[in-house]
Amino acid sequence: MLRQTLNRQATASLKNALKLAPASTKTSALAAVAHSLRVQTEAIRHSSSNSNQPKKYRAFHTSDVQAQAREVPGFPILDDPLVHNHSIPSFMVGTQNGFLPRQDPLDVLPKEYEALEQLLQKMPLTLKDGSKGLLALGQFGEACKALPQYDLSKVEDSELLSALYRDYTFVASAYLLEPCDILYRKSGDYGLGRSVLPKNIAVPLVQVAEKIGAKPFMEYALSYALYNYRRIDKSKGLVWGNLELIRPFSGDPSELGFIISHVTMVSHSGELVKNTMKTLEAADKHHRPSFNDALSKVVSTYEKINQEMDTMWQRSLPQDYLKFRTFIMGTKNQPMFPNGVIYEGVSDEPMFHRGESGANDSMVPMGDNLLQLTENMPSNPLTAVLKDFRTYRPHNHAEFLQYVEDKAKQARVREFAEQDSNSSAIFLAAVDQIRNFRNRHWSFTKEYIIKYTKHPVATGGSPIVTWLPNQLATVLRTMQEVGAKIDESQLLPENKTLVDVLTKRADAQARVLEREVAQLRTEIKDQDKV
Ligand code: HEM
Repeated sequence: MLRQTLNRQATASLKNALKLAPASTKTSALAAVAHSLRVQTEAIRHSSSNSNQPKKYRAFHTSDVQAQAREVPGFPILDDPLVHNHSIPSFMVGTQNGFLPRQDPLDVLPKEYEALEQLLQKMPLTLKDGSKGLLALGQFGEACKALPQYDLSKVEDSELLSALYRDYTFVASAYLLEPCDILYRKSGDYGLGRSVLPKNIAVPLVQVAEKIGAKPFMEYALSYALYNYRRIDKSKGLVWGNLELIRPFSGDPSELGFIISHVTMVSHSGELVKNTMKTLEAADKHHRPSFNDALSKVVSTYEKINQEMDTMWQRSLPQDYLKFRTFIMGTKNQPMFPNGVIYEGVSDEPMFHRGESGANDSMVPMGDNLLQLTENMPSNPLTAVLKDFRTYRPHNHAEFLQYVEDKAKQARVREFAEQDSNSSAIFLAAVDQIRNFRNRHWSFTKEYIIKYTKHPVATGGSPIVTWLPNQLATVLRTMQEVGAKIDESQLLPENKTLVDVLTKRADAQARVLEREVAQLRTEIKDQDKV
């Protein structure tokens, strides 16, 4: 019965998707839609065949489109984001939208959900007019009691589902973490969060999460960062100055700067996706000139992204970060939720979820996979956390990352680069961009967090001192390994200088990092707890 319903839903979904696609839609876009739905089918089949396993929430809502889906070479990505299509998931990887949603996020809920919209409008610590909102007054939990329990079982519009998911995750996090924020503002301690999510929040949240195939907790892409921006001037781009937040927790300008900096960085991800695909294809075909060209473009795109990241220092001030961070904490490996959270009306078993974190962005994981850094990570519990983070993202992103990982292994991207000294230099430059990102990021963590608190874990539940260096150290080690194999006599003059500068810097940074981590471990407890 369930299978039949799902079949009907999925067939309708695909038909709708194809019907709504403009006549000019490229076959790759249609193939991407079909592919995504087909993968969802497989996941549903798998989950229903394991029916003995307790299920907290279902993974997907569409089903059997096997017959309609065509085999396509590689991983189909959208060339056309199909902005008018409201049947397929909001997040699908594309060469234009990259890892951003296919259409700008829905910013105001329809009238039917007025009570939810109003609650969220009144929620932030500081409201738009400068007055105190419900969270500042410590009245948010009480105000949630008046929220009706909406039935979302009939909602199918993907844009509305995404907005509802974002909004319920905001309500849930504000509700669970309100006591921690109050205590933190008074004493610098987080204390304990609320351990039961009431059913008028829990039930619709789980309904909508199931429908979009997400975990029922705030996520980086699906809610806090990448589904939370509004263009001020619709005709202008996704650039700083033209973007505002849909849902703030604090209303502080630094919160805006923090979130929007992620969006402006990810606005370059379409180019990154395109050149990643070209690099994989060139390695597969052993076509050296195309490989060098595509990988060089990967490097220059990461350069733009890293430059954008560097503006964080001005847009979001280090001394402000902890004022709004409390609300993005998770319930997994987080002292405020030692027993997880019970979702009333859903399950008597407590749930544990990682909090919102940039670790769920897909740009760096894509680079890790393309450059085969993921497989060079040490086999330890910290790397297991990295892999766990990769499950906290839109399905299509997760599938794409898996594709890039598998394809890079199969095409032996690193080995192909290392067969030629100048390709190797470009490969080194690409790894150096990942180093640049992770190194700045480690500086952010020291300057925005560690300087102000001894709290042992980050929002995503990773140990604050040891986790980021686990990956940064791998990147530095990889650079040392790749650099050591390069035959300098074969290098073009410009590459000679490049390789020299990059390898020496990697050596020096590896030494500094080791010293820093050893020192910080003595200052902050529980750094081996994951
Ligand atoms: C003030 C700025 C930032 C701070 C303080 C910060 C802090 C952190 C922390 C503490 C983690 C550890 C994971 C966890 O949450 O448990 C993390 C992970 C991560 N964040 Fe950020 N973050 C910042 C900005 C950004 C930006 C702008 C991006 C861009 C997309 C980003 C992307 C990432 C990535 C990719 C990871 C995983 C790192 C890895 O794989 O080694 N972060 N962040």
